[in-house]
Amino acid sequence: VAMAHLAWRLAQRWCQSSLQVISFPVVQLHLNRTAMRASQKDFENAMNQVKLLKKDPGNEVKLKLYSLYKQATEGPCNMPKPGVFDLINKAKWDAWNALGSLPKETARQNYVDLVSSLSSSLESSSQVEPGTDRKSTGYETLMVTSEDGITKIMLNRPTKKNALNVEMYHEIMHALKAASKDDSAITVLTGNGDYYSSGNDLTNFTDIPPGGVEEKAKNGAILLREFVGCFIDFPKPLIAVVNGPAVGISVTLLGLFDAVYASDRATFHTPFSHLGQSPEGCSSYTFPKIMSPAKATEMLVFGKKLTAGEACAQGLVTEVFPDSTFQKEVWTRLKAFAKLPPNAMRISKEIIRNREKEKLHAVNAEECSVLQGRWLSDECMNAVVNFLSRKSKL
Ligand SMILES: CCCC/C=C/CC(=O)SCCNC(=O)CCNC(=O)[C@H](O)C(C)(C)COP(=O)(O)OP(=O)(O)OC[C@H]1O[C@@H](n2cnc3c(N)ncnc32)[C@H](O)[C@@H]1OP(=O)(O)O
Repeated sequence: VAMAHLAWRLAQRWCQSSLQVISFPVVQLHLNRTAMRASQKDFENAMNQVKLLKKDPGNEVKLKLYSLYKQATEGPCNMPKPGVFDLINKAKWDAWNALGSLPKETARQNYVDLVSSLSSSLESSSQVEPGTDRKSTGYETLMVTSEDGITKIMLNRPTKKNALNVEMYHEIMHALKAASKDDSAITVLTGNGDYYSSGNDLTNFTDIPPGGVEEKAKNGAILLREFVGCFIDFPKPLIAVVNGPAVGISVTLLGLFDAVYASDRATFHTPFSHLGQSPEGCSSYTFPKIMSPAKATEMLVFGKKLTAGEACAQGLVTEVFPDSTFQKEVWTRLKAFAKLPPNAMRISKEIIRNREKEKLHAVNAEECSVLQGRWLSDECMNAVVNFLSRKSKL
């Protein structure tokens, strides 16, 4: 028995050491290959992986990724140097230019390595809210699902408090157009994370096109008019599920929803004067009608922040729920609404909305035109610079 045991242990040790000898060079060979050259496929995979990162890796890393991407795809920096006041483009130019004549292949490899290190250190967005099939949405800034007769459009930039960047404006318009044609009975807008939305992404102001700030303001007004127009024209019952604080345009738009349900954690803030701006989302018309001109002035002109209870008392919010039971209670109610005959709901909404539609479009056009001017004002520019420098974005 002892001899057999010894033979067995020797055989085990031989196997282990042989495996080490055999496997080591194989792994080493593999590592050498990948360390030498990342394929175009690896590069594309890395680019896709970047889009899935849920946590923002920070400006420094983003600049590094940008510069390596440009170097890998275009070679050494070939852009004219941006002006000193074009801060964002200047930072990008500096980062790219600093790579000098680094070969494209090396830049590609460095990009792949950097993304790989980020993916392992940062949580990836494959861990999205349970029950959501991300692949089926195809959106970068939203999660859109459709079940139980409800299309849910969820703002999905929780690390930025669901601030609306330009891409998100476009994606919301796209999602609303799709929802207006799908077979759901009602559509819901809500936010992922602790905020409903912090309003317009103030970094939208930093990406200045070649035509300068005037062109930027003009494009902003065109985008805003089209965006708000989608809410005015939306044909089905549109419900806001306000899961947390709401700021700016995410508040003003509520006047165009058919019902607004809020958690008691939600607040409603339109700090337009503080930002040197003026009301949008048709709020200059809807708010005085909903809550009286004086109450609307307190919010839209003096920037008074309302609690959910106050917003409900003033008619902006339909009903408030305790945060602990908010999701359960609201979705139970919405599922019941969604079982009602969809055509009847659509026609009833049409009757209510049609009387106001022309007026709302006119108000929208006027608000956008006034805002276009405001965006060029010193008051607005100073407020945006203050926010961005507080957050070290400049
Ligand atoms: C083209 C159409 C234009 C339509 C115009 C609409 C007008 C408006 O909507 S005006 C309202 C604009 N919004 C604001 O003024 C809100 C600005 N944000 C804040 O005051 C605060 O961030 C907050 C009170 C919402 C939250 O403060 P808190 O201390 O809890 O969190 P932060 O650390 O500040 O935020 C986390 C993260 O998110 C970024 N962020 C939040 N809101 C915005 C925003 N509106 N624009 C850009 N970025 C935003 C913030 O910078 C932080 O990012 P980092 O982690 O990278 O620092």
